Order: sequence, then structure tokens, then C-alpha cells
Amino acid sequence: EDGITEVLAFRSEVLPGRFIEVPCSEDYDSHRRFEGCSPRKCGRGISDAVITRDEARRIRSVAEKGLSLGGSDGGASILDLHSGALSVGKHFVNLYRYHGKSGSKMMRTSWAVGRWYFGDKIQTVFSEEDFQLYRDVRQKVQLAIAQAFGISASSLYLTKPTFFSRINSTAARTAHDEYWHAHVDKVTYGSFDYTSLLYLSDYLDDFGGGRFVFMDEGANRTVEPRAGRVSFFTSGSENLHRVEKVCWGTRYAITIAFTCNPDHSIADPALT
Ligand SMILES: O=C(O)CCC(=O)C(=O)O
Ligand SMILES: [Fe+2]
Repeated sequence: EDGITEVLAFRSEVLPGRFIEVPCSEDYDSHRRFEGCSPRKCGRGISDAVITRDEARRIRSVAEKGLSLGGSDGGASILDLHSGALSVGKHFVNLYRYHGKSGSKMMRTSWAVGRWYFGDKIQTVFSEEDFQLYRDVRQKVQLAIAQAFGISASSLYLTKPTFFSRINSTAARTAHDEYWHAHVDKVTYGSFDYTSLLYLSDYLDDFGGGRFVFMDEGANRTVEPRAGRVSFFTSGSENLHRVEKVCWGTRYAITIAFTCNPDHSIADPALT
């Protein structure tokens, strides 16, 4: 694909941490500022030293397990760990409280997080260990972001949505499948101040296409996914980005984002 001019992180590199400062957009001027959190400097960080390959492998298994219960007809499936929304066919079901047709794959979930009925058997989708792993990963990423931007980790709050994504090369069927459009996370998600992406599969080993692209004026700058690689950035329009279409294989990632506004904070996903 033309227009790719610079690679910020190759799949084969093992980055101890790379930080690229970019001038903050004016987006922040119109937002309430939170001392010790709202970005004074904007930019992007990429690190292969925050999450181990083993942690990435374990969290990928959790993603596979959750997403295996559903799956979009069209290429891009998500499982939102906060709301329980899971892509199924052309729609979403709530994994945490699904009332499906009897005889469907997922018959009915209870109101308790992560429990569902299959036939007359109560199954638990996620274990306490799975949620513990999510919390450990979230905590490490939060510390890395705080350190890179010179802010205090305790002034960052987890915000929604936080989700697993699974992308393959199947053609899109609905607008929800169109993951490749350029966007600004602060606009798309509202509450995001700092976005992080943890990649759970390897570019060119597990899938082709699917590189992350920062669309800067005059240059596209890519991050090649690598299992265990964390990419994080301020969520304003200084970090307009897109994901290339996946052309073969399956790409897994998890999105974990933080807000400076305590009103937009959510608790870690948990078994209730
Ligand atoms: O999966 C990625 O690399 C990026 C996804 C993304 O841009 C988003 O979820 O907002
Ligand atoms: Fe995004």
C-alpha cells in the first residue's frame, strides 16, 4: 500500500520502550482539565517490555474463549468486557445477560457476570483468574502511560469500552465490521484521554495487513503488531489513526483506555 513512509515499530524488533512526542491538538482546549492527568505533552509510546509474551499468550486464550461464543458474520468481532457485548452474526448479544432462543448456541446467560446456561448446565465463561490477568495487565499499562507522559498513575481511570477484538479477512457485513476507517479516539469514544492497545498476535506470522497507522500530515507512521506489544497514545486528533485491512489470518488485540475524568471511570471487569 502506498503512502507508508515510516515504521515506528517493526514486528521483529523487541522494543524496550520508544516514545515519540507530537504537538497536542487543540482538542484539549475545549475540555475540562484535570491536574496531574490531562496531557501537557502529547505523543505515542510503544513497548515490548511492559507485558511478557507469556502474559500475552494467556490473555489471548481468554480472548479466544470469549469470542468463540459468538463472532460477527463480517470480519471484525468484539467482546466488550465492561458491558458484556459480544458480536454475533450481524448483531450483538450481551454475554453477561443474554436471553437467546432456546436451541441457539448460547441459550441464556444469567445476570451474574460471565455465567451462562447451555442446555440446563450453568457454565462460567471467565474465571476469577482471567479477570485477575486483565487487572494485572491494565495496571502495568497504566503505570507505563503515567511514566511516559509524566503524570500520576493514580489520576488515570479505566474507562469504557474496554474490549477484545478479533479481525479476519471476511468481508464486512455491517458498519460495525468497518474497523479500518481513520478516526480520533476522543471523538469515537468520548471519554478516552489515553488509548492503549495490547497486541495478542504477530504481524506476518498470524495475519497479513492489519498494521496500525498514525496518519500524520505528510506521513503515515505504522506500528506492526507483535504479541505482547503495547502501543499507547493521547486520544486527541494529534493521533488520527486507522488499521489496515487484514488480508489473511486472524488478528487479536485488546483495547484498554483511560480517562482523566473520574465521572467517566469504570471498575475493572469482574465476576460478580
Ligand atoms: O486494533 C488496533 O490496532 C486499533 C483499534 C482502534 O483504533 C480502536 O479500537 O479505536
Ligand atoms: Fe482507535
